[in-house]
Amino acid sequence: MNNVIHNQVVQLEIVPVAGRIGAEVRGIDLSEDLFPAVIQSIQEALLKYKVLFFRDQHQLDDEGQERFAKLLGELYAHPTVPVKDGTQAVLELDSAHGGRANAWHTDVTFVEAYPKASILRSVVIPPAGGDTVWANTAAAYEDLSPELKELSGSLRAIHSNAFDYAASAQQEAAREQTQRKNNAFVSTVYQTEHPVVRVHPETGERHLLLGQFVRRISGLRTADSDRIIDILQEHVTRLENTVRWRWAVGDVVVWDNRATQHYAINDYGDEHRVVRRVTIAGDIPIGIDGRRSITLQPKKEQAD
Ligand SMILES: O=C(O)CCC(=O)C(=O)O
Ligand SMILES: [Fe+2]
Repeated sequence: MNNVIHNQVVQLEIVPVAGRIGAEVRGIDLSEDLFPAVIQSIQEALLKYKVLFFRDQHQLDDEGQERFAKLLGELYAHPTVPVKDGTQAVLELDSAHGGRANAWHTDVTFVEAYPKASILRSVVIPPAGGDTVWANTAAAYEDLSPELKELSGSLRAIHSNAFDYAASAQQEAAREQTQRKNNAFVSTVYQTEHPVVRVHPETGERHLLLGQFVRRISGLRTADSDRIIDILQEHVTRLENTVRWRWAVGDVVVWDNRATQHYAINDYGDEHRVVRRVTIAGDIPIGIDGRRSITLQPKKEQAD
């Protein structure tokens, strides 16, 4: 009677990829109508492993990716970068147009309720290189000494999409492309204050919430702020806390954006690489002290 559901559930094979983060999910076609029990298994695995890898999802197109994403939550279109034509919420990252996310970050942390999950699909992958690395930000927090746990738990940080791209060490051509892309990226400037330690709303785990969009620690002078960010961020990116994925075309990766940072390795020169991302709406972070994140910019009355 319940054979089909039963089969879908038992065929889900979950194989850890690294010791502290990441698992490959086998025996599933994400373009199919997935039963609620299967979605639930995926969600549970996502909370446990924080990044899930699915190989050979060649049947999935943009629409299929959005359909699968909606099974995990509400679609969240990027606040400033236009969506890919003909889609509701697909963000395309094309290496030929500056789409190289080679800085450690959590997606869209410059807004208050940043996405809870991201779903990335590979479309063009270079013959070598272009791997992506994810880091477990709960393991990073747990590795801290009691003193650093206490300090980080008391701090808040300002995140923004406004960024001095001219200061980044890029070659001229790449810089021009990046500049064009970033004019769109900062068309509205966002600034949000988040706790440096976020309590995960589903697991209760504590996570360091930092990454590329952090501008400074609230209340500290720049030099002190920079050093403290460096110390904490170094714990996030320790190799022990990471998993690295060698992409093949048709791979789909889902990550818990409340529990991870990621970095797309830019080691493939002029080879072409295209990936497409859909993000799922998240909620407002809460710190250990119960304080929520707050939007500093745009001001509420300007927001509409
Ligand atoms: O290109 C990648 O592998 C990751 C890009 C990225 O940062 C993202 O999709 O959020
Ligand atoms: Fe990203």
